[in-house]
Amino acid sequence: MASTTAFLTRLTTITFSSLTQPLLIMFLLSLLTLYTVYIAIYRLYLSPLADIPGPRLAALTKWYEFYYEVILHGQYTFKIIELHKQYGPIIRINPWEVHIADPDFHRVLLPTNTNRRRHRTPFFTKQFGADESIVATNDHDLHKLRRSAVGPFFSTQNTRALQPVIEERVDALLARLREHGKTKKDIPLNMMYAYSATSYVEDPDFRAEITNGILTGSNYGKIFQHFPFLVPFLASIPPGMLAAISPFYRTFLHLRACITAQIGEIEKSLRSEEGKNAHLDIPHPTIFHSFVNTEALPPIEKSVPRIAQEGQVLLREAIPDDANEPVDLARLEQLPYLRAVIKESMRLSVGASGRITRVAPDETLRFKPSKLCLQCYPDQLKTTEDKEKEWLLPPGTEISMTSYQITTNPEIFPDPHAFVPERWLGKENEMRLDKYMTVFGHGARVCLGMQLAYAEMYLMLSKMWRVWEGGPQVGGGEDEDGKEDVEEKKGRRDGRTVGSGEKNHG
Ligand code: HEM
Repeated sequence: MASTTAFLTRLTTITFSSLTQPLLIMFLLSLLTLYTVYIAIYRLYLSPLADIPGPRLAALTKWYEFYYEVILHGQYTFKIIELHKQYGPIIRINPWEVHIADPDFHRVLLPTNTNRRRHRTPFFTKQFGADESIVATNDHDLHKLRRSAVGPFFSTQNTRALQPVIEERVDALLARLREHGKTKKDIPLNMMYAYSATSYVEDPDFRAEITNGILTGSNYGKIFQHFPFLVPFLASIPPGMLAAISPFYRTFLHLRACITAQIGEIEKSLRSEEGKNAHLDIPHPTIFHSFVNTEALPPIEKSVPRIAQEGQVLLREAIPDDANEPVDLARLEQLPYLRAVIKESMRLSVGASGRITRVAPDETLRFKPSKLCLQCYPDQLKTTEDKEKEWLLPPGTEISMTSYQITTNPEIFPDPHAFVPERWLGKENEMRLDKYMTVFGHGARVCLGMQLAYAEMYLMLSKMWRVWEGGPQVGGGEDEDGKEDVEEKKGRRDGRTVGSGEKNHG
C-alpha cells in the first residue's frame, strides 16, 4: 500500500522529459490497466445495459462471441437460443448488444413504417467488403435513398414480367436433371440449384469453383466481422499469392473484379455521345443501365465502384437458391398446396441463420413480454414482476433478433423441425403464420430479392412436379424422348410406388 502511494505521488510530480524508459513503460502500463478496469466497471455496472440479464463474460467482452462464432464456427446463434432458456426473453449478448426472443417484437424492431429510423451496425456490414452497397449501408436515410432507386426492379410486377426468362432457365435445369437421371449417378443439388438462374447450369460441373468461392467469401464473414481490416488486406494481395492462401477466395475476388469491369464498360458506353441512348436499343438492358441513367440518385451515388459493390452483393444473394406449358406465376401463387410447400420449405431452409441487428437512433424501444412470449418462457417469467416488467432500451442501443429462433418456435410451429406443409393450409392459419415467416426479414430493409426468389421456387417446383409428380427418382424412369414410363407414373398416382404417398394437391 505504502509503495503504491509512493508510486502515485511520484507520478504526479514527474514531468514528461524526466521519464526514464522503464518509468515510461510503467506509466503506460498503469494507464492501460486503469483504462481496462474502468471499461470493465463501466460495462458491468454503469452501462445503460448493465441490468439486462445474461452471462457476465458476454457483457464484459466481445471475445465471448468470438469464441462461439469463430473458434466454434458459427455457433453463437445456438448459444444465444440456449442463453434465452437460462435467462429469459431479453439478454445481453455482448457489451453493446441486446438480443430479444419475443416473436412479437420482430415488427417493432423491423417496422414497415420507413419514418421509424433503423440503422444497421458496422459490425454486421463491414464483412461484405462492399461498404457502398445497399445491404452494407448503415445509415437509415442513405439506405432509403439507395433502395428507392433499385427497389422498383424487384417489384412483384417486374418479377412477373421476368417469367419467360426464369422458365427458360428452369427448362435448362430440367434438361440437366433428365440427362443425369439416365446415368443414375448422384447429382450435387446445391451446385445445381446455385446456378439454376445462370448459364452455368448447363456446364458439366455447374462451375462448382464459383459456388465454392462465394461460400468461402460468406464463411469468412464471421472472421471479417471481428477483424474488418482483413477485407481490404486480402483484396490487396496479388491474385497469384492469394491463390496459394485461398483459391476459393481468389475466385470470389475475381468475380467482383469482373462485375466492376462490366459496369465500367456500361457506364463508359452510356457516357459517350453515341451511347447516350444506346441502352434503349440493346436487347437486354441490365439493371445497371437504368441505374446509371436514373434521376433518382445524385451523381455521387452512381459511381462505378459503388454500383459494382451493389452488383457483387446482388449476385451473391441471387446464387444461394433453389415444367411444359407455362402457367402464370400469379396463378401458381394461388395454388394452396404448392404455396404451403414453398412456405414450409423456406421456413425449414432458414436462409440467413445469423441475427439481424438494428439501432433505433431516435426512439427508446420498450420491451414488455407479449402473451406469446409468456407462453414460450413460462419457467423464466414466473413472478408478476417478471411478467409485467417493461425494459427501456435507450436510443442508440444495438438490438437484435434471430429469424431461425422464430421459425423454429414450437409455440408457433408445433413439431418445428418436421416438414408439415399442411400447417399453412386454410386462410386463417396462413395469415397467423405469415406474421412469423421472418426468413426474408421485414420492414424497410426486407430482402430485395424476395419476389424473385419466390418466383424461381414456384416455377421450378411446379414444373418438376408436373413432369415427375414427386417420383422416387427425379429424372429417372424416362425413355429417350424424356417421357416418363407411363406405368410407373400411373402406379404412383394409384399410390403403388414408394415415395408417392402424396398427390399433387396444387
Ligand atoms: C431464398 C432466398 C433468399 C433469402 C432467404 C434471403 C434473405 C434475406 C435476408 C434475411 C435479408 C436481410 C434483411 C434485413 O437485414 O432485414 C436479405 C437482404 C437482401 N437480399 Fe435477400 N434473400 C434471398 C434471396 C435474394 C435474392 C435472389 C436477391 C437478389 C437478386 C437478394 C437480395 C437481397 C438484398 C439486396 C438485400 C439487402 C436489402 C436491403 O438492405 O435493403 N436476396 N435477404
